[in-house]
Amino acid sequence: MPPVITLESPFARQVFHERHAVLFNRLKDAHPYGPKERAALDNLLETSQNGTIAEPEPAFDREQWLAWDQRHFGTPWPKAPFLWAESYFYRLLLGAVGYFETKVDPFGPFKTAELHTLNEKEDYAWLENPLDFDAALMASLYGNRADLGFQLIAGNTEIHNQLVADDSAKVHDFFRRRGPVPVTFVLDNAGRELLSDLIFADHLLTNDLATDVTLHTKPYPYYVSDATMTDVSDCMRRLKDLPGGAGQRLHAAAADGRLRIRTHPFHCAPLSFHDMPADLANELKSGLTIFKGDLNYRRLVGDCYWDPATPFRQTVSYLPGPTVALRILKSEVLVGADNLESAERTAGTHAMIQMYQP
Ligand SMILES: O=P(O)(O)OC[C@H]1O[C@](O)(CO)[C@@H](O)[C@@H]1O
Repeated sequence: MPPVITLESPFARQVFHERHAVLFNRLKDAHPYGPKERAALDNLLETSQNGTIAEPEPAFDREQWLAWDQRHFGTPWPKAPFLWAESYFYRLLLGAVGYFETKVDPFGPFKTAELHTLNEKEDYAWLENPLDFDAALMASLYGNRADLGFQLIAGNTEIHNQLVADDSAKVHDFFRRRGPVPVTFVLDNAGRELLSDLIFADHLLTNDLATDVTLHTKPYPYYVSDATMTDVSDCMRRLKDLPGGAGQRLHAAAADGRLRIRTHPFHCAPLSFHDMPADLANELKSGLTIFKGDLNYRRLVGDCYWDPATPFRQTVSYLPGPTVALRILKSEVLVGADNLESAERTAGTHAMIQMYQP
């Protein structure tokens, strides 16, 4: 593996020093946190910028995190791998606000606001006519722009995303030749992104390209807007308000077992999918698995300074079955594409569709 991206990278440093500070102010505005939670958040912000990585507090997942340690506990935060550190940061954030006792999603108000500010008639008029395969695939890809964590810095600026790798024809061809097959989505963000993933899932089911669809969520709130099971329920309800009938069809698919929702503790692990346990790998080996978003991409190929010319298949050949990555670039890792400057890799202005078939 090439050198791992660490918190010494200027981009990762900006995430820890600027984005996290903005996020914590929003959390404090959105919730009636008392002195204990506020002090814990302040302490986490300060320590994660300059301090030493401490073991997690006694909690249901302490043993799990000790197993995922990889000898980072007791070392300085600024030297830690970006992926490991950012994942542990979000786990500590949940502890700081008492999530494991209250089960109140700290990011819930942002997710709810997003779902309720979208306008079903204006924003989703494109659903009034049936979608073709490419439109449904692209909706799922570009849904990844709608990431609340990313918007903390990028704002809501209109961005034109340029495809730097485009295996969409291969994906379409796979379905034409092999469909209908079981399809698994390893989801990324709730809200608009999840709505467009559900629209793609509905397209696959109604056009006999998928026998069934399984949605893998995060087991708990993570990376600001990552989808949990609760978010899937909320989005499924919201989808029923949108034109086109996907919400009603997916509800029926859930009722007859063609749409399933699953989670796995490893979806919150600070490690790449190279280390995924056998039971999860087993779930991803039949049909086609679609990994959504930037974080899943970092975990898929390894959060390293790859030579961008490295073929995608070389980085994911450990995977048990056909796989597609749909990603808006929001971090530095890049394979299977022409080189891009660091700023271009992190601005959310470029996108990729990559496919691997063993
Ligand atoms: O929601 P996505 O597409 O996974 O993007 C999350 C990305 O945002 C960041 O947290 C900050 O850019 C990245 O580290 C992470 O990969």
